[in-house]
Amino acid sequence: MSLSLQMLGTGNAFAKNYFNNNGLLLADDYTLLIDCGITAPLAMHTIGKSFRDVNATLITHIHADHVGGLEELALTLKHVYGKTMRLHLPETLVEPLWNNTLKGGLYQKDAVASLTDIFEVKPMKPGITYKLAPSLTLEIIHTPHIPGKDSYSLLINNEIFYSADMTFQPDLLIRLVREHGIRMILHDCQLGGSGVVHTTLEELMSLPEDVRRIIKLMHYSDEQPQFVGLTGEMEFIDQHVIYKL
Ligand SMILES: Nc1ccn([C@@H]2O[C@@H]3COP(=O)(O)O[C@H]3[C@H]2O)c(=O)n1
Ligand SMILES: [Zn+2]
Ligand SMILES: [Zn+2]
Repeated sequence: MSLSLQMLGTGNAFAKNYFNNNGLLLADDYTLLIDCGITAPLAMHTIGKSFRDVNATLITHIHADHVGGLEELALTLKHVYGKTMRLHLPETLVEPLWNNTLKGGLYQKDAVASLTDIFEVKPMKPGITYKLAPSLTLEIIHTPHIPGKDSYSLLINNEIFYSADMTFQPDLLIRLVREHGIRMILHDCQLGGSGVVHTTLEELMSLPEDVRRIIKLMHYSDEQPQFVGLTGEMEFIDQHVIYKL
């Protein structure tokens, strides 16, 4: 079994030197796109891949750096390739993703009136393990981000935690490592300021050493080069590099 991750981008919502924090999870010959932000179509083009190469897409929450590329993805697949993308997403996001984000661009009278008319929708509930492919299972965990906006982190194969955008949750992280045996944490990382809607580097640095040791940092600002070497045991992941997980 082979599991790898290639981030399309590792930048935060306002980064200009990095694409949006979206990733390709490669489980043997199966490819899952984790989030599809505004920059995802260009990032895919940059690494020489097409949305046709993706078996399914998963959405963590509704911010443009995570869903802004879905209109282009859906329209390209439908009108250029005659295909439909399988879309895994928390059930609470199905209605707002259509009504608040995608309807404006994708609605077509008598043809496309809901998310299910343009995607193969697979709603998910927290606490249930979903088998997406022979060597890939996924569970969603509701994690805090913006008040009133649902956001969900991921448990991959019951051994890797992939954070959505989230505020600092030390108890969850410590429990995942010490009780659940998680062996890797991919975490969003705000390099400066206070962690109002994201987790800051300073907060992650305050975690115990056994937790820090397995953390990889993503979703960072353009200031990232100034912080290389200043993150303790935690390493930044770079966009487009394929990491064996
Ligand atoms: N209350 C909020 C809401 C949003 N934001 C910024 O907007 C960005 C949206 O994408 P993100 O990646 O979640 O990061 C958010 C904050 O930078 C913020 O800083 N404070
Ligand atoms: Zn984001
Ligand atoms: Zn967000």
